Amino acid sequence: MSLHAENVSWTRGGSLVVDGVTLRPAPGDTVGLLGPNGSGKSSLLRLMHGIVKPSSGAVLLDGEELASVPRRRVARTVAVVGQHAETDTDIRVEDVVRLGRIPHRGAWGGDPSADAEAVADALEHTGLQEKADRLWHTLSGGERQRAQIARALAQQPSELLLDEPTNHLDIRHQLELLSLVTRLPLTSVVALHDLNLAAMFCDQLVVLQQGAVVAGGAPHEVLTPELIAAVYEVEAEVHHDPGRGRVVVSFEPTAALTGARG
Ligand SMILES: Nc1ncnc2c1ncn2[C@@H]1O[C@H](COP(=O)(O)OP(=O)(O)OP(=O)(O)O)[C@@H](O)[C@H]1O
Repeated sequence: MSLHAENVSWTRGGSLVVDGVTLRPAPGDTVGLLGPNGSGKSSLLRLMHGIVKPSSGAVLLDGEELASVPRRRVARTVAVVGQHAETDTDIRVEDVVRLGRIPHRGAWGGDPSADAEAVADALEHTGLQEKADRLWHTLSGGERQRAQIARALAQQPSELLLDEPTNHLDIRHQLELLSLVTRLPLTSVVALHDLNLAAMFCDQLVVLQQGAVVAGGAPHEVLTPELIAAVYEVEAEVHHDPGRGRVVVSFEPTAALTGARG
């Protein structure tokens, strides 16, 4: 299975939100989508899920234009974890996770044992077994986020799109969640703000600025002080940690950012 964006652009309110982006994740890779607020990460993920249609270019699922693929097939193949894990109805965690099985139901219902197994596996992978009976409104922000990940896993997709999946999680759960995503036999595209998490867990990085790709490649190729200064307008030091085989980024608040007078 493959989910590719081919020279995709998306215009909204007269401005180019996504500008000619090509993204072809290799099967099994975790691709980090970086870029400052408003650079188009969520919009690109929405295009890749087919929630919005490109103004030009195409998103291809196994070479077929996404818009012409039946939604049920898209839903069996592509799972999404959005930024805002909210639901109005107060349902149990296990029922939230079971929603991931809907695309697998045929006209005569699903396979109850396959459904039960997928739900149990998803709860276990996300460490939510003990909370399976809890009501949604009683969950913390991080637990809700993990429940959304569990729902996506229960879907048993081959492609996973995640929009800042760690934004409500404490550091342990951030590390656990991204380790899980990278371990799964899935192709994942994950929008992230934390450059060190991106360096730690992603095989490839793509950096967006004003909707366009300004850098792409392995983390050590992409995360340079020059790129970080150009895109995020901050000073950063980038150290190569040969022991861990990755780069580590550190920041200093500069006078220009803090408003301090020299
Ligand atoms: N439906 C829409 N209508 C008009 N403008 C939009 C729409 N969706 C997104 N935009 C604009 O497109 C730009 C990119 O937004 P997007 O949410 O994709 O960025 P992002 O990189 O995910 O940002 P963040 O890091 O803050 O989540 C923003 O300026 C946003 O206001």
